[in-house]
Amino acid sequence: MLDINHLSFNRDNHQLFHDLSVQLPDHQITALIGPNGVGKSTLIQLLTGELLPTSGTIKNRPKRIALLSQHNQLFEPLTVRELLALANDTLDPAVMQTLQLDALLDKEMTTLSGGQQQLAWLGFVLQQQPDLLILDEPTTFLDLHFQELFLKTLQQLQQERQTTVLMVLHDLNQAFRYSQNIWLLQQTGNLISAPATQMHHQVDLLSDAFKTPLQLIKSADQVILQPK
Ligand SMILES: Nc1ncnc2c1ncn2[C@@H]1O[C@H](COP(=O)(O)OP(=O)(O)OP(=O)(O)O)[C@@H](O)[C@H]1O
Repeated sequence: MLDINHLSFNRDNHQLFHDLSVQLPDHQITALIGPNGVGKSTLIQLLTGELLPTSGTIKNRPKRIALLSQHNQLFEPLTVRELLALANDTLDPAVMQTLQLDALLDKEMTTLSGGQQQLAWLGFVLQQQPDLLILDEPTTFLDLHFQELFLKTLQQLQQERQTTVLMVLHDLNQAFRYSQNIWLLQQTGNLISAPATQMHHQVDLLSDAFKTPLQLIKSADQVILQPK
C-alpha cells in the first residue's frame, strides 16, 4: 500500500503540505477532491516522484505507475494503433473491446473527437499494465456522454484487473459514484481519507472545503450532492 509519511512540501516559501500521513488503499479507486489550487496536482507530482518532498517519505511506491492527465500531447502524428504500441506491442483484447477502440485503430489521433482521443489515451495507460494508475482530471474536456463512458469503462477494467487507481475529479457526484475511497484535500493542506459511503454524508465538511453550502438530495435510488 502506497504509504505517505509525515510529508511536507514548500514552494516559494509557501507551505502546501505539512506533516501529511496517509495510505492509498490497494486495488480500489480513490477519488482525490478539493478546491482549485489546493495542491492536488502537486500531490500527484510528489507521488510519481516528479517532485521531491521537503521532508517526509513516500514508501511502497509501485514499480509501474501510469499517469493520465486532462491534456495529453503527441509529439508526432500517430494512429491509435501506433500510440497503443508505444505502451505495449501486444494489443490487449479486453482493453480494445471495453474501450471500443477496434474501429479506431488505424485512424490518426488528430482526426478523432476529444472524447475518442481520451479513450485512446486511457487505452494507452492501461496497455502499460500499471500497478498504480493516476488520472488528473481525466474527464474535464469531455461531454456528459464521454464522461460517463470514460468513468464506466475505467471502473469496469479496474474491477477486472484490481488496479489501484487515484483519480482527481471536480464533479463530487462522479467522485462518489465511481470511487470506493475519497481523499479530501482541504485548504489547510490537511487530507482526510475516508470510504466514499462515509464521506458522502459529511455535508458540512464538504460544504466547508468547497466554501459552498451543499445538501444531499434523494432521487430514485441515488443520493445526489448539490449546492443549496
Ligand atoms: N510549477 C509551479 N510553480 C510555482 N507554483 C506552482 C506551480 N504549480 C502549481 N503552483 C502553485 O501551487 C499551488 C497548488 O497548485 P496545484 O496545481 O497543485 O493545485 P490543484 O489543487 O491541482 O488545482 P486545480 O484544481 O486548479 O487544478 C497553487 O497555488 C499553484 O499556483
